[in-house]
Amino acid sequence: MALISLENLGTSDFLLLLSTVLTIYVAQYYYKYFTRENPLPGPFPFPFVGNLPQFILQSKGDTKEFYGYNYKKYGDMYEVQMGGRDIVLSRAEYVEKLLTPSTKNPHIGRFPDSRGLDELGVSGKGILLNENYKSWKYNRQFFTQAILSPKFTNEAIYWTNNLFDELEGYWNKLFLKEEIIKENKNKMDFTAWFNQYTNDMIIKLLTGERSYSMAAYFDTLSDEKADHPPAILNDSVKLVKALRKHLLGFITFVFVPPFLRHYVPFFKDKADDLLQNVTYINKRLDEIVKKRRKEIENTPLDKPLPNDMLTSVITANTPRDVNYTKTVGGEALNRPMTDSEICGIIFDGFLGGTDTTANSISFIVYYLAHYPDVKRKMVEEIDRIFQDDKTRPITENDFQKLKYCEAVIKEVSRVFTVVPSVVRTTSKSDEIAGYKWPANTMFRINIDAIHYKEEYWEEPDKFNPDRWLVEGSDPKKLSFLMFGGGLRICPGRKLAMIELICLMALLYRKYEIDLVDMNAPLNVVSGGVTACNELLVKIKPRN
Ligand code: HEM
Repeated sequence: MALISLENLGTSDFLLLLSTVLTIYVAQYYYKYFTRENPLPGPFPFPFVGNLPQFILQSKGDTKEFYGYNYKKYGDMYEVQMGGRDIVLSRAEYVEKLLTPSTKNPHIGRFPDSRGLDELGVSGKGILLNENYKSWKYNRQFFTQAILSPKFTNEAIYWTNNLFDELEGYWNKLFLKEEIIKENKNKMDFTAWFNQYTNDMIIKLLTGERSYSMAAYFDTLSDEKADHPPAILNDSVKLVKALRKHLLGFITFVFVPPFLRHYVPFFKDKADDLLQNVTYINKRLDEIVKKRRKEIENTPLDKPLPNDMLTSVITANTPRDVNYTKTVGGEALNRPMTDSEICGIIFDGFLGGTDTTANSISFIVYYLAHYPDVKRKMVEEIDRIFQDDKTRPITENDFQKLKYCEAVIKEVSRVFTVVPSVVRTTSKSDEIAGYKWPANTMFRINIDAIHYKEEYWEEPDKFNPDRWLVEGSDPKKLSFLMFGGGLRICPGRKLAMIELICLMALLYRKYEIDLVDMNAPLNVVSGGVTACNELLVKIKPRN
């Protein structure tokens, strides 16, 4: 009956019905908004799209800009509507409960609604977006154990050196010949090179497989081609592009409502493309895992195995693992990982470990160029350690001694952090920042703002690496969040520091690096990470 009467509706009846439905929806939307629990200041939201209009029109779709602008306007605690209610906290004291590094902390989830991530096939897998506590804990222990082992540290230092040699080979051909320098053509996009470098690095360290994105990038710039078959280069480029697409796009499955993803062409095409993309990545990873399993099975027990993460996690809790009984706590966790679990953590290692490191080194180079005194001090430290030797590989001992380099990294990360905010969702009702919140409330920890608070930092606007070297002046608890905090703190932080410190020494002991345009601001775009679009530098050997 109801269907028959709907069919008989004329245009004006239909419009009337539609406007009634819309009016009811809008009335209900604003009723809910004005009667919400703990109303906080924030930009005025619109039905269906929340604060998306302000995000796109005012802040040009840039998260650093958006949350920074609203912080200046609304202060330490405000709310925005981005796919749901998003409570933004900009004080260390406010985030203490969310970042307690205790297994008793119940608020370790990131997003309140994981249906989109289920659809994308990534929820309950890996580490980064895993909302299932038991599975996250299991995966994270294997990841941490592999990445923190001494043999992994050696491997990381070895490959930082080795891939830098390869990089220099390309630079020698493209930028460092005498005539090129004389003609002032020794200019390059530093960020582009280090995006390729960190890709090749992380793929090697995590899987043991070589990837050739630096070589492929060299081929795009040079008539002379790199010494690798095109099929191998294409394979590398395809995987790296797919990972990047996933990193930039997964958020579509968090913030874009299912209706738009399923039925509205623009969003549907994007969602379908991302689904195909994730299927491709999983298939490639599965091939890599299965191949390594076979290789391990065919290696006699008394023969050593490679030191990459994949080998460690395949053998963990198996008779090949010397620490068998000590490895993972708790009976349910004391079993080897399945192929699908392994793919999940390797996938997240790729995502977490490439852009973050590549952007950090770009920001470091930018700040060093703008602060010549800091650069001089850093170069003095490097020269003290390496004397005149500009080619010997960097060792772990050197890495431990480069304290000023470490201070520079921390200071750059304080003033221009790569991850501008992290999120947590409450799993049960709790008091946070002085208010009682229901379960499933999402909080955004505004790292950008916390890193500039006068109460935590002396002269916060001053770029001053020395602040990190004053004895007994550790930053106030939770005021420095370069790697996030609490149970979900970045598990790749040691690797990140190894890579960054070694790269600074490798670069500055041998080369002079200047910005092409000293007046240009950092060219960045901010989503989940603040990424450098381009950093043009001039490079030449030091006198
Ligand atoms: C300078 C480099 C890096 C920076 C600034 C960085 C920063 C971060 C931040 C802020 C988080 C979120 C932590 C939180 O929610 O509290 C994170 C998580 C993560 N990072 Fe990193 N990271 C870097 C390098 C790496 C590397 C090299 C790897 C891996 C090889 C890695 C793997 C991960 C993973 C797997 C997570 C998810 C942890 C979880 O959800 O439990 N990161 N990182």
